[in-house]
Amino acid sequence: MLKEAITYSLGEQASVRIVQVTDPHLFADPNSQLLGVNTAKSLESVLNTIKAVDYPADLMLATGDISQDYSGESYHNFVRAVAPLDMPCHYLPGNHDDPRVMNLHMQGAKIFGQRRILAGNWQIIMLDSTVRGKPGGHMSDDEIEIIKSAVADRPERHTLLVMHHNPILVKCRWLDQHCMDNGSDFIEQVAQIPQVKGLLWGHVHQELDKEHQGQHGIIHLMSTPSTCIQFKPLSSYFALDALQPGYRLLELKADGTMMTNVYRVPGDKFSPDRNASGY
Ligand SMILES: Nc1ncnc2c1ncn2[C@@H]1O[C@@H]2COP(=O)(O)O[C@H]2[C@H]1O
Ligand SMILES: [Fe+2]
Repeated sequence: MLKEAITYSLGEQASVRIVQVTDPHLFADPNSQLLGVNTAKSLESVLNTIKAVDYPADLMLATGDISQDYSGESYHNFVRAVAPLDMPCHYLPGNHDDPRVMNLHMQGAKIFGQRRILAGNWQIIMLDSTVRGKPGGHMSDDEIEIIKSAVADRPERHTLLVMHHNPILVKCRWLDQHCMDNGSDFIEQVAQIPQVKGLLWGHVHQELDKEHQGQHGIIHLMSTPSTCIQFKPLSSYFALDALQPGYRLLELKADGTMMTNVYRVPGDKFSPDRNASGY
């Protein structure tokens, strides 16, 4: 049950610095657009912004919907796009990814699909919340087992759980029908594990930062803007936001606390089709 882990020897007192990018929705053809946004260009802008701020990140997390067309070439495009950052990149699947195609084509010296990352005083667990053929998600018993056995293996480490689907509702009715369908159950279960300090996901194409009072302390609940189109918060019906593509930086501290912020590309270069009614 326990899968191999990738280990970063940063020292027990070191912070773990992470860049999260999510939902790039790339195509085989780099000229393709999703609702008026060239997704290859918007990912490139996000990565250029990350490069420019020179954050001393130890690793990158790519939290699903890497592809929009299920093509092998879309994954090659992602691997090529992140290569200039020269940073290890760990990925997990979203509802728009075909895990078989993804694992076959997400290949590179610094590209990793392993489920466990050991870094500093932390363990990061990459979960699969996808349900074959459905936009919505579910956290299966197998995934919960992976969490439990990984924590039992390294009980001294603080733990960050990473996934694609949102375990809490974002109050966009059209989007909440595609949430993790057992999200509140999942949060209740992981809140019983004292090591778990944060849950991080993508899928909702908008920022969210909340705190859940667990029985062992605060658990940070975090979602992150897509590197392409943004969904309008609190909208009952499908609606896009004019906010620019973004990403998240996290600093996981040795004492189990964390600092995190969402950033966006500067300017107003990316304007999606505001009349779009879905995709
Ligand atoms: N108008 C819509 N109503 C409901 N769901 C939609 C609509 N448009 C797109 N979707 C789905 O909702 C998903 C939310 O984000 P995804 O990028 O996973 O992909 C989206 C589509 O699968
Ligand atoms: Fe998604």
